[in-house]
Amino acid sequence: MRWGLWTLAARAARGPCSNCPDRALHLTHLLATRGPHSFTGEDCVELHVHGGPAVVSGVLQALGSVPGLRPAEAGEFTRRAFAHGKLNLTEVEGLADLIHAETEAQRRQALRQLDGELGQLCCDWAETLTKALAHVEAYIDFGEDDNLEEGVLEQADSKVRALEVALDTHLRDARRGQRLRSGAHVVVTGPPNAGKSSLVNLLSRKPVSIVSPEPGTTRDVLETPVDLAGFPALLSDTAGLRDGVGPVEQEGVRRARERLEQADLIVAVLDASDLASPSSRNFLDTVVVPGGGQSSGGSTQRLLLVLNKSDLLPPQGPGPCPALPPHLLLSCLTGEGLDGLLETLKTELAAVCGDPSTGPPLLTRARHRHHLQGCLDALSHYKGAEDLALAAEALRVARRHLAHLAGGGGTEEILDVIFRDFCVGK
Ligand SMILES: Nc1nc2c(ncn2[C@@H]2O[C@H](COP(=O)(O)OP(=O)(O)OP(=O)(O)O)[C@@H](O)[C@H]2O)c(=O)[nH]1
Ligand SMILES: [Mg+2]
Repeated sequence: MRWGLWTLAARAARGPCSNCPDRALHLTHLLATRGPHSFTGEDCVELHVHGGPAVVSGVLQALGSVPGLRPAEAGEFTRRAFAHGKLNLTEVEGLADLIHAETEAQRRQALRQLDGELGQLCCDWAETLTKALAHVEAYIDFGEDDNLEEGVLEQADSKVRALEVALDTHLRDARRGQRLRSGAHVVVTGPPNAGKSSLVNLLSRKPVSIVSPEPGTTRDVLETPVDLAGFPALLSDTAGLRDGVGPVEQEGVRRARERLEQADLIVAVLDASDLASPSSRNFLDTVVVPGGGQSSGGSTQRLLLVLNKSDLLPPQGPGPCPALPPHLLLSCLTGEGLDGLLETLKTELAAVCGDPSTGPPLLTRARHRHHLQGCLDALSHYKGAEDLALAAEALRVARRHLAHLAGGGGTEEILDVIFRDFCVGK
């Protein structure tokens, strides 16, 4: 196979051949790397063919006589790199995230994971556990021996305690990393006709929702994925909140409230020229003032108050309005205030998703949380173990959980799920 590849390389380098009348090989560039310094660790030849399916099939036909040659499968190069120990599982996940990154923040986070930061951290933790386990096993084997260093078990205990604190801190990250990977839920709400749909269309730069002067235009929840100031978000437009309307709009209001519960960030929109109306007052009292606190699910929500239609205000501003929380002025009509809004959204979303440029590596997948939690649980068994053999076994279980994040440790099923996301080749 290796010689087959080099023959292929030579042939591709030579250019057109009789089997390839359309001179497709002129469109082929060759990249050859010797193992173990290649991406996969093996001798590699990559052919980069410029052209559509017809050109590619012409090239494949021309090279078809090379024994063992076939097109790479989706994720094959990465799978081979994994098999040769060039990448561990968290790095493979980072590569998959990089391929799918749609925003700058996702790209930076994926690069950090691909650089192996999370894997290295777990490696360090696993090493701590190996030392603690060595202490416990030494005590089991030589506990009676006078030569055994004093306080071995206390040393193991203090290592475990320090590790528990570190794991707990990571697990209390409010799932920022997972939000950064899959997008923060940003829900636009407000009384009818405040300009919610206008704002959603402005932020998503496409006509997602119908805009009309008639209050109660939006009924269903309309969601669209957007890049908001460099962060991934799932932006939801919702029905204007009001009581006492027909059954269809009431269902819309019910859905809007349900969606609000799931929001990571609520963007509350009011008509700046209509702050004294009952619907604005009611919205301020029931959503804005109690908001920015807890959703019923117990997670912390953030709230941003936007006073839209600033173009309708007199030059001196919205006028006296008691208990108006911090807010931004915006005009969806003229675009005035949009830059300030995007800047504030960036700060808010960095708080919701975590800033990928700073701080410790984020946990971007449920799998990461599962193993860190499993490790933490095993450490609590260590502390509660009635005898030393059980304590040592608990440490081994804890270490196995970390190995799933630090090294190979991945099962075929996990790999299959990840590789399904890969494009052909890489
Ligand atoms: N003058 C002015 N009009 C605006 C602005 N933003 C929206 N409008 C108008 O306000 C009306 C309502 O806008 P929508 O975006 O449909 O409001 P909404 O909050 O989605 O309304 P519902 O879906 O009915 O709850 C439309 O006629 C818009 O053109 C603005 O900044 N200035
Ligand atoms: Mg609307």
